[in-house]
Amino acid sequence: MTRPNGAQKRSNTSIKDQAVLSPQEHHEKTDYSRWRLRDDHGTHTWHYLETDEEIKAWPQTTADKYFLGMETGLPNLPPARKPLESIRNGLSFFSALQLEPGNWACEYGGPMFLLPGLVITWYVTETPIHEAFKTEMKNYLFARQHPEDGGWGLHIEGDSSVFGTAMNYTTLRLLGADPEDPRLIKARQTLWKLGGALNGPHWAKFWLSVLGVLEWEVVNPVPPEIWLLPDWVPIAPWRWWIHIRMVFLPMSYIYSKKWSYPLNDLTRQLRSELLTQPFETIKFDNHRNTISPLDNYHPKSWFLNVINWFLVYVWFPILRPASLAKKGEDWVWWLVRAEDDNTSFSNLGPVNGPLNALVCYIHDGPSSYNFREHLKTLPEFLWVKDEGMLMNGTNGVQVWDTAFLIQAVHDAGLAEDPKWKPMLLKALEFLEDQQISEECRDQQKCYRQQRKGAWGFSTKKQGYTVSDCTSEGLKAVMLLQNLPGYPKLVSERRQKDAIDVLLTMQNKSGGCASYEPTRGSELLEYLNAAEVFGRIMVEYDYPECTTAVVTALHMFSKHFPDYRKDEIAAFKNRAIDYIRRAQRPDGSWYGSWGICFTYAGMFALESLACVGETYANSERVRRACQFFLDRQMEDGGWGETYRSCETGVYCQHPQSQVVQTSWVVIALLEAGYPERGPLERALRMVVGRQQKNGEWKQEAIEGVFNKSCMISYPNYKFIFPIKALGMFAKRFGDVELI
Ligand SMILES: CC(C)=CCC[C@@H](C)[C@H]1CC[C@@]2(C)C3=C(CC[C@]12C)[C@@]1(C)CC[C@H](O)C(C)(C)[C@@H]1CC3
Repeated sequence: MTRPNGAQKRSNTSIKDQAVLSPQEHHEKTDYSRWRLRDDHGTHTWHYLETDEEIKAWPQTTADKYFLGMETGLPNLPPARKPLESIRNGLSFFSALQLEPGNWACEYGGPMFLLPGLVITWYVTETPIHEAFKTEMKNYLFARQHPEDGGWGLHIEGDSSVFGTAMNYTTLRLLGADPEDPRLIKARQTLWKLGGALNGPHWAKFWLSVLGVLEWEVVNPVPPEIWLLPDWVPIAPWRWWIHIRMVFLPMSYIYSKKWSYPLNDLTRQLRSELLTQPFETIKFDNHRNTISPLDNYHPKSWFLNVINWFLVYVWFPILRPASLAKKGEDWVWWLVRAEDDNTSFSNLGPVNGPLNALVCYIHDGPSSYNFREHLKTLPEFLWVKDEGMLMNGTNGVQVWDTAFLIQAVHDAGLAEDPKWKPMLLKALEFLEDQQISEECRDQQKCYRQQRKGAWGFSTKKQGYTVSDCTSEGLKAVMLLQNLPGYPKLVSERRQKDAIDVLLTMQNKSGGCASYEPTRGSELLEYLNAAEVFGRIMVEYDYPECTTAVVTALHMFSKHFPDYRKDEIAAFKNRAIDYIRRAQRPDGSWYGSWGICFTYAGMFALESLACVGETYANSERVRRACQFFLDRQMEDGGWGETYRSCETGVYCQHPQSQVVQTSWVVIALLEAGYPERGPLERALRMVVGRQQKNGEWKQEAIEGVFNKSCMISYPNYKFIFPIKALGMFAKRFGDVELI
């Protein structure tokens, strides 16, 4: 697996100069004992150490080794028979993964369309890539190539698609893979069978046009002038879901400029590798709407097709005044800069990060301050694991996983145990450090939600409030700070600031969305141009987010009964009503951020429990429990595949899953389900899967977004079994399970 020390040389040459490497190179691995994760106030970056002095000065930690899939040396523990023994073993392993600032981290992979955007951005801006990064990125892409057909899907478990295959093939080539490598030949064959890059979705066509491999005529329009629409217009972009508007913002600038990288030998070759007919014979505007059925999860509406037709054949060539184009571009540029400033160049996510970087490059040039700052923050999305280097779905999971771990240990009744107190104290210090303390620059002008007092999903630096991240962060803080022996690090005022933010987040329906309350009609889905995702245009109500907010308000009002009392009570009532309405006739709830019914059911039943609605007194809760009981598997576990998210119908996984089983156990315990039997059988399976050193191994992917794309939450396999076992022991005692 490793190369001799020092054999990996640093390279500062542009990736352009190394387009073709020898076939042997493809099997290279870096020396894994040289990788280190730095965590600076939650900001993660991976480093490859060059010299022996560096290695001595910066030893590899247990967490580094675990992330890299190396032997951690953590000891075998006495076998667990009872819930609390299993929790202790789990915590003894998981506590060794806590990082210096107090947070947990992990790979946050799954989506297979992120790394291509970054590598294309680096390539077209002629940014040198560290040799070790290149090697491991190639390794990851090869490791995730589907063995049967050589392609890639939208996400790691998804079937091969044009988006996945064209983008990752291109990425491998930009990173120096040889087109005659048998794995690339196989990928090409699959891509051609699927119709080649012309059958890709909008975002594939966009990136390949930036790279200069396709012509801009193949890209459906993204006019910057849409940002000039007055706010009252029902389709104005400030109403869109924030991820879509922050992606279409920089995209519109680049589209308007029709900026492309000049053709070179490699991109010329890519034209023949990615296309099924000679480039010169293609009439690109005829292919704006061609798309393989495998990519077409959400077909474009006829309405959008008409608008696109008008934009392509009338607006852009005939009507568009140059002054309006300029005004649109200028305003978009202003908004891009505001986003960069408000996130210290971290940006909202892994798609708009590279796009904003490219906008700064185009607008300000390669040596500009803005572009250079982007180059510093882009690596914060990267992660190294045993399979190689990937791009995470966010710049980390810091606040989210840390808040959940605190709650799990608390719910297991172990927060005052001297053994775990130092760990929890550090976790609390981390959350204190990560609470957002100021509003954005030009908050109104850039349509940002109130955020002072909030927590985000990853870091304070990224700076976006999320309804449930603020809630889970606040709950974790309140749980610890109200125990004897924990300092009050987050003051009363700051807890109230968090509540003030939460109180801005409710929709008219009573439910809560993710980053902002819903600002536009669901009809905006008729303008969904991305093809590969569903439900992306506006915010929706989510049982998960709503529950987090309700339970945070509930806990807060126990400690501060007078603060905004009536508003909190009204908020709670309306939210619980929404949860009740969102239940399906079969007793389940559809989950949008975890797979799928098992995830949402856990939250919804927690909501109902917090207003005293349980198995004993509610037909609704009994129906929800029955839904789960009907699906318990032979071995006592539950298992649901990601197809549930795509189809909206519960899809049975052939294997039970530790994480989903824990979710259901938590759900049934929240519901006050009276019988011990099904819970015991479930937890027996969970404890049976625990390894001798206390860890649980990775199973199927846990998370989802936009209905079609899955994403990994590797720490869930620690957090949720601990919580489920702890809640069970509290209720039924620390009984022998095995
Ligand atoms: C289509 C685009 C722009 C893709 C980039 C990926 C992002 C959209 C995804 C990656 C991680 C992601 C699923 C996330 C969320 C939203 C969408 C994200 C950011 C949120 C914050 C929504 C609310 C959820 O309850 C929860 C907090 C779990 C997630 C966390 C990750």
